[in-house]
Amino acid sequence: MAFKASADVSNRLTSWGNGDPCSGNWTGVKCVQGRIRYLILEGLELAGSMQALTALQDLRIVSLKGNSLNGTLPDLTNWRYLWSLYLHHNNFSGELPPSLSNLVHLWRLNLSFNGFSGQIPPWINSSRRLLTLRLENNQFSGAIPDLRLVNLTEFNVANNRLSGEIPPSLRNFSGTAFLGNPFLCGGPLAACTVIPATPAPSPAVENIIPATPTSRPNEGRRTRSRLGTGAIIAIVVGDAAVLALIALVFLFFYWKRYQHMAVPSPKTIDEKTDFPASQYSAQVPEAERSKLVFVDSKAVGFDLEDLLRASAEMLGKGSFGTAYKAVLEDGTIVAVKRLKDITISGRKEFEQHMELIAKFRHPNVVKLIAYYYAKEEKLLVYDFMPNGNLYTLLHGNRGPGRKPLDWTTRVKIALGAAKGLAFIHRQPGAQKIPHGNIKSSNVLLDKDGNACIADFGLALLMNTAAASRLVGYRAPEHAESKKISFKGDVYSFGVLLLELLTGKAPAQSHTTQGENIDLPRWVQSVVREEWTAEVFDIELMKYKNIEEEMVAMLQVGMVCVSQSPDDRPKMSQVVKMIEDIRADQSPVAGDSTSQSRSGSPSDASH
Ligand SMILES: Nc1ncnc2c1ncn2[C@@H]1O[C@H](COP(=O)(O)OP(=O)(O)OP(=O)(O)O)[C@@H](O)[C@H]1O
Repeated sequence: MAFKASADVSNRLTSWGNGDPCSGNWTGVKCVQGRIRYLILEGLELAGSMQALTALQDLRIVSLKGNSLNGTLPDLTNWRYLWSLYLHHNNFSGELPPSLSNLVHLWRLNLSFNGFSGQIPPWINSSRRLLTLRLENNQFSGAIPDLRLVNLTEFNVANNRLSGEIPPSLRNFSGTAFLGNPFLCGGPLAACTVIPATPAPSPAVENIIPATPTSRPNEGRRTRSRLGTGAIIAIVVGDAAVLALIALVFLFFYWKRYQHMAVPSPKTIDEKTDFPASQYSAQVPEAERSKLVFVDSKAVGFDLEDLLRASAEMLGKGSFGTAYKAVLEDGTIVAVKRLKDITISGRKEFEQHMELIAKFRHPNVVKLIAYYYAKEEKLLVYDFMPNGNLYTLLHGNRGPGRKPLDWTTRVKIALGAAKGLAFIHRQPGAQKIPHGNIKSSNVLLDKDGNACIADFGLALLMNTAAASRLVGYRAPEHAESKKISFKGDVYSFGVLLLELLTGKAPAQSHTTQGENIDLPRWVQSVVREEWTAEVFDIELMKYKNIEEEMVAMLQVGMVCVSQSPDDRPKMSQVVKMIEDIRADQSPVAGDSTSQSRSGSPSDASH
């Protein structure tokens, strides 16, 4: 009420004062458990000081943007739990108060378009979670400190009075982040030139000047030369014609042969579970049958015949063909993927590709054990993941009798999947391959409930029709193509995080189940309009004290689905962010433990 009395010059806060601020009736005030958490007072013509607001001690998000508040920033020590502070487009002035360094949980700080002055303080580094730091259009002067903020993805200090060399930690940001500071140099701007010392107030800074005043935004980005589209089409059409001819000849040959030798597998489970055994043994010439190539030397305990004799169960049909669970006679269980419609047709190319994929060994990546190549049949043999996939865990059987996926398990899955993908992205040089097909049905759980990334390396074999099935996870820049990229993977991973948090499945043209929504857009709209926990999966509401972690995870998901690829973090940063959310990974009140997921039912209590 003190703030209203001093700042509400245009009478926009008339709802304030009627009973309890947490009643839901006070403009811009949202509470959690009876404490004011969110204060969203944007564009309300508020003026004067914000001092009175600093008495509130449980704030998480404060947005006062687009007002006429002025004066220096008050002591913000009480806002130590704050996640986001938006004060842009006001009339604040003066230096940043040291109390800002207490905001160690801060994710986003936007002070742009004010009249702040003085140096950008180096203690901004104490807000080490910062994703956003917007200081543009102020009057900051002096050198930019060496900011060591590993998560920083949105940064702007344009149009200030900054000078000196851009520190190495910030040189990856584009030139537009630094424009309008005539004495700033290095990194994406013009190179610095050291001139002889003059009696300037701060020689270390003043003596370094830009060689030329022009900036070179985005320098350093390279485009790779590729085959022209025409050439690719010509190659594909030519190959397809030859293949079609060969296929016709073989089809005729095998059809005749099939009539004489249908070899039923003694243990094939039923008609629906047509694991390669029957068709496959009929199609593959004797000479080729033994050529199961093992890429995992430890697994060489069976051969193609064993696989054909295995009892089999269809797991599902995906973009690349059908997956089966195969139980060999010695009890070994493997997953077999029978590929169809793939773009690689040559044996050599296929083998090289598989050998490359096989090198990617990590506890959070599903292990390729072996592959089989014949003209008419391509099989991939993987470690079998007994605890299903994330899609089914999240969306399967939402009705009565469903075992809820508790928060600790969700965090564990998010972290495991992030680590697997970060490993894939970390590979050096020629081995660098994006995943290209990150989605919840490709996150599988091993016997200990660890998340493993499946289908790595297969996106490169995918034809355009298959690619179009990934629509809900596809980054906007790849919406119309089957192109894949590392930043595209980060976007898909962000959608997966939003899926984990909301319990909603993103749009997928091949599924008729559930709602077909653009998940990032939906989350954006709810979060913008409500600033509340309404976005989260109803199943998560029963767990106590996890709201902060959920919001922190939401922030990670949101930054991953940034429209611009440059604003998305690297997967290694995403791993770090998720680790920061829950350092100890211990169960929270009401959680079932991760072990009990595969055993006893959840003991989640309300
Ligand atoms: N290694 C594995 N262990 C256990 N189950 C698996 C394994 N690989 C795939 N599956 C299961 O088989 C089913 C089909 O998987 P598949 O990867 O072929 O299709 P998808 O994931 O639905 O789509 P896409 O092919 O586009 O990735 C899924 O239910 C998946 O969980």
